[in-house]
Amino acid sequence: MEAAMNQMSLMAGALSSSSIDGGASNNDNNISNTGDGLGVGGSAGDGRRHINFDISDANNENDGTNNDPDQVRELATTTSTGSDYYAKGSAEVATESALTLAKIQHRLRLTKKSDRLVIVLVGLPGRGKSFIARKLQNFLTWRGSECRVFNVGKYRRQAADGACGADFFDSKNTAAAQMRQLAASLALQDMLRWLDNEDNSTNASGGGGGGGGGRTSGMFTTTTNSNNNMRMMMTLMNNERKDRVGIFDATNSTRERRDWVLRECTCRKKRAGKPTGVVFVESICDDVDLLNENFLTKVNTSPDYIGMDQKVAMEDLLTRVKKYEEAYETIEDDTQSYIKIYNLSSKMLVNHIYGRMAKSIVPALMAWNVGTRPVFVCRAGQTMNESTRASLRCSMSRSESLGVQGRAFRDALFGYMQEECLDFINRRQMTAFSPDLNTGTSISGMMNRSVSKMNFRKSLDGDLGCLSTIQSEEVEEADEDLYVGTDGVTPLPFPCYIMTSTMPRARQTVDWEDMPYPIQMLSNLNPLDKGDFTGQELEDIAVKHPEWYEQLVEDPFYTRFPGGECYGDLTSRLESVVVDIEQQVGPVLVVSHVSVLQVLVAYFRNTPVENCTSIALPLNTVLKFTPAKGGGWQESQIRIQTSPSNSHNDLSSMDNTAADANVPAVEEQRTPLARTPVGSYKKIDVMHHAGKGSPPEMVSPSESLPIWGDHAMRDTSYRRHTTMPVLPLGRGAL
Ligand SMILES: Nc1ncnc2c1ncn2[C@@H]1O[C@H](COP(=O)(O)OP(=O)(O)O)[C@@H](O)[C@H]1O
Ligand SMILES: O=P(O)(O)OC[C@H]1O[C@@](CO)(OP(=O)(O)O)[C@@H](O)[C@@H]1O
Repeated sequence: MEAAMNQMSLMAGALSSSSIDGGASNNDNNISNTGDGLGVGGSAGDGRRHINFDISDANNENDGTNNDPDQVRELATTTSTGSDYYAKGSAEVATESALTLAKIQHRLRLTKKSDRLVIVLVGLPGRGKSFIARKLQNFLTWRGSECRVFNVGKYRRQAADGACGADFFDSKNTAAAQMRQLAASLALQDMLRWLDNEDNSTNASGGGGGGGGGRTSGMFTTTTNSNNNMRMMMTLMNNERKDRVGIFDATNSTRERRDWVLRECTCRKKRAGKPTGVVFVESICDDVDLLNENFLTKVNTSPDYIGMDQKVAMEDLLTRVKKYEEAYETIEDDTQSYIKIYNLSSKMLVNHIYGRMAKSIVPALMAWNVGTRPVFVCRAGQTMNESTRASLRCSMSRSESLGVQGRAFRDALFGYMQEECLDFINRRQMTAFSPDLNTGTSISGMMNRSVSKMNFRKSLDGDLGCLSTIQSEEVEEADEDLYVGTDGVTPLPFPCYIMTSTMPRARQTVDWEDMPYPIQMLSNLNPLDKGDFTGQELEDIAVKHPEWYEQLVEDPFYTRFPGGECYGDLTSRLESVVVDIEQQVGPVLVVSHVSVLQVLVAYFRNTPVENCTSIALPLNTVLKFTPAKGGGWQESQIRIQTSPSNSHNDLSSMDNTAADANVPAVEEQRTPLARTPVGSYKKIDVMHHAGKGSPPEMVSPSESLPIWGDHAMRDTSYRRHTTMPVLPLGRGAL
């Protein structure tokens, strides 16, 4: 430290002496007494640029310095001497020294592409390890890996024949320690066997979390026709191609244990030809309130405490945690790849993390939170109805605007969203200020404008006077902005993070006039790019390009449209959207199109994305996903009855045909709906779905044929059957 200080003062000395004897003419400080103020010198022969200081300037007081802030600012922004370096860096071709080469080699070793990855969770009990494991499994399965969680606790309960008391977790209890090691060892063996594809069971034996990546799971197994058999084979082949990620869920709380896991996974001798990457993810939490809440959750949900009195169970868990704390060693070996997550990702430390971990998993880990905000997704409103389109004999254009039905849906959607979002905010506000801190999480949320600050204060000082005010100020201030429109002035009736594609019909579906919502228009949310086949009907493609069509039927997920995309490509571009949705702590609305929503819904349903082409998405329906405690999502579907006559729409008196004829290249008829169209919607058929896997019946396809496409007019929940036997779909399926 002292040496560094000395060095700094030496440098300062050198600098000041150079400015004092700045009169000396050298190539770095060419000082000229030109009388026209500080100016930029010309280019020196050596390529460097020089500044000419005018030492006659009064501000300089003849000491070569300049105290005029305006001049300094102007110079700083206009002179190019040295500033090119900061703007662009050196233009010289980069060179590699032996040192940088060695560093890169090290990085390469850790980036090496291996088809197998092991993520080892680390942390004391109640730190969210299993929560993180489940989120990881869902995310990685969705984005195309086979992923399975191996929870050592399950093996331990098998080995110990049931639940174990706190003493079992004492590191000095040698018999128990042996049993714990046995459980870990069995789980690890199973994980490695599964990673090496030597385990053909569909569930992780004994300890695995099962998972969306089941090898023969999904709709394809139940069908009998040859197309479907072919597709089943394609699915199996695709699964064979997939990389595998095993998640080892235990406390892994000592260095010895972690080193053992690392050795077992990477031992060159034992695992020759099976390269496996290992990354540790340690969850650290010292927020006492949060921990209390987590422990309560554990006591209420862990199989170890079933049927036990809550108080007794809590005491046992706290003693168990203490035993673990006595032996706990945080990760310190910087030669290993690891990520440390502190207090709900409020801080993260990332060490030797490259490749897909850096690209996908780190952003996802940063985004996940335990907030309870709902996510709403729906298709853009209708442009023109099918009979109109048929009579006009025109195909769908991407730039079409909303028709009468679409505008009615837009208005109805506003009413629905307002009710939902305000209801959410009201409930969260009550939780944030509830005296029972155990009922929710301590994550900051938004305040509801509809309940005034004064009422809050009153409730805090009055009935709920004993409350901790930890959140009050933070909650209010952090989210104030969410209630103000993009113009910075107009108050918004409810807070919502809105994302749409760049298609006019999607943007117009949330075009609630006079309500300047900050809307994220993202091309990532645009429909599947059908390349050369854009605008063509599936029947026509089948006739004109039978070979390509057959391939599509066989492998709907990976067959790429000529010059366009396949669903696999679409999934890649939706990864950042998923992360963006996950990181929100307030309500989110996504307005997009069938193909995109199929992929997104697969994520929320925790089903393999390859099967998403069979997900039906009816028009005028909102799919609402609410976070479940364990990290998954509960689904409900709300069909919204729209009524054009309710929509304050100046076109509402026109008949559908006339209004819907307002198609491509015609600008949308703007409708003055400034007045909140509350009540202009009616919920019908609200379907709830709590588990994972199969969706609510309403949109569950009655057969296992895929549904492709984004045809705006086609309501895919009511597919019509064509008389053409080779076609899985009717007209308009694309
Ligand atoms: N990053 C985190 N830090 C702290 N707590 C978390 C985190 N993520 C989730 N939680 C919460 O921790 C609680 C306990 O989660 P669990 O996964 O059972 O813990 P563990 O497996 O570490 O014993 C859950 O209620 C969850 O909401
Ligand atoms: O083998 P270690 O690293 O102790 O970790 C596994 C243990 O993790 C524990 C720690 O409490 O948690 P959990 O069941 O919640 O996943 C025990 O069930 C389990 O025996």
